[in-house]
Amino acid sequence: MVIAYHLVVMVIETSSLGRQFGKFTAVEDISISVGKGEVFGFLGPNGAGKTTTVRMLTCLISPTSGSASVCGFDIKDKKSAASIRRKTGILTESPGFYETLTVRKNLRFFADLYHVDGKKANETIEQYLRLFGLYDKRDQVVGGFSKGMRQKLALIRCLMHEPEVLFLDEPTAGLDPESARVVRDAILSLKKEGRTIFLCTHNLDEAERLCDKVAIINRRILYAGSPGSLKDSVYGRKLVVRLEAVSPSVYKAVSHMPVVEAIEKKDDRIILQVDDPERHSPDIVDAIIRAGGRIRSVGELRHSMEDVYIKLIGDRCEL
Ligand SMILES: Nc1ncnc2c1ncn2[C@@H]1O[C@H](COP(=O)(O)OP(=O)(O)OP(=O)(O)O)[C@@H](O)[C@H]1O
Repeated sequence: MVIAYHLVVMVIETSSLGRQFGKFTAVEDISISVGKGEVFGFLGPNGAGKTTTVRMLTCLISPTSGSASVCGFDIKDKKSAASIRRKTGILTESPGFYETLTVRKNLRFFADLYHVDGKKANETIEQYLRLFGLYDKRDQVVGGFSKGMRQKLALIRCLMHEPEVLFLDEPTAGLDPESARVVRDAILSLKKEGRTIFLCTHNLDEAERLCDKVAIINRRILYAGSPGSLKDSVYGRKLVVRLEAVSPSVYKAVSHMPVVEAIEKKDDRIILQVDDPERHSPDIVDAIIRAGGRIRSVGELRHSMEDVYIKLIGDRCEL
């Protein structure tokens, strides 16, 4: 017998990471792990501690508690900082450019800062200008660029030294839908190249579309896991059965079933909480028919990421 093991190499690992500013605790007890090639969504309201966490992971500030490693380097070890910077690229919220220089000259300037060899720099610049749809603008000065074009340029800038890990802070904020899509597609292309992406975002739809895993933070981690299991863990899974009419006998028949954890009646629908809808729905349908119910449709109740996020953040604020 051949047993196949799928080993995921962890690129970012943190254990009870925290940061105080004086007496103020910005983040505490952050324990997460991000595998190679994953897109990891870091979600949280304003002031939740996302940027503080990214700044610790990129060695811009040191933690006041806990530990973390990036690409195998300990962020607290002063000798690691240069290696971590070489292996990571960071897109900040307000990247600056030389307004009177062309796209190519700006990018060459940043490539030089990373000591990227001239020929390699030109190849990388061309590759990413094409990927982001900016190749035709390569000899234009940045001064006249729109916000969307600047954001794409900023992403290219942090790719100049071909980092293994990218920390992206709100990469699509303020972009029109078309530009946001180009940036999102580019993020997926970078993932396909095997790069690991740590994505801070407020855009829940974006997180759901792009991320393999998400963590919701509000000073502490409120949830970490896949976007799909996040919804299940907050709301449980729910089956919606629409009938011609919900009679007392149908209601009674399903409410007595051991697999039904909770039941709710809304007009011509019954909403049932069950741990495994795929497995239990045939028995539930049988029970309804035996009780004389006439079914119009059966489906699973879907919550949006936004519902889940608001509920999680709201519940924790009330504590
Ligand atoms: N250097 C600092 N000194 C004091 N407090 C700070 C410092 N940096 C951040 N903070 C505080 O730490 C908390 C977390 O800030 P942080 O910037 O990490 O949040 P964020 O989740 O990135 O927010 P946003 O989504 O608005 O960018 C905030 O209350 C902020 O005011």
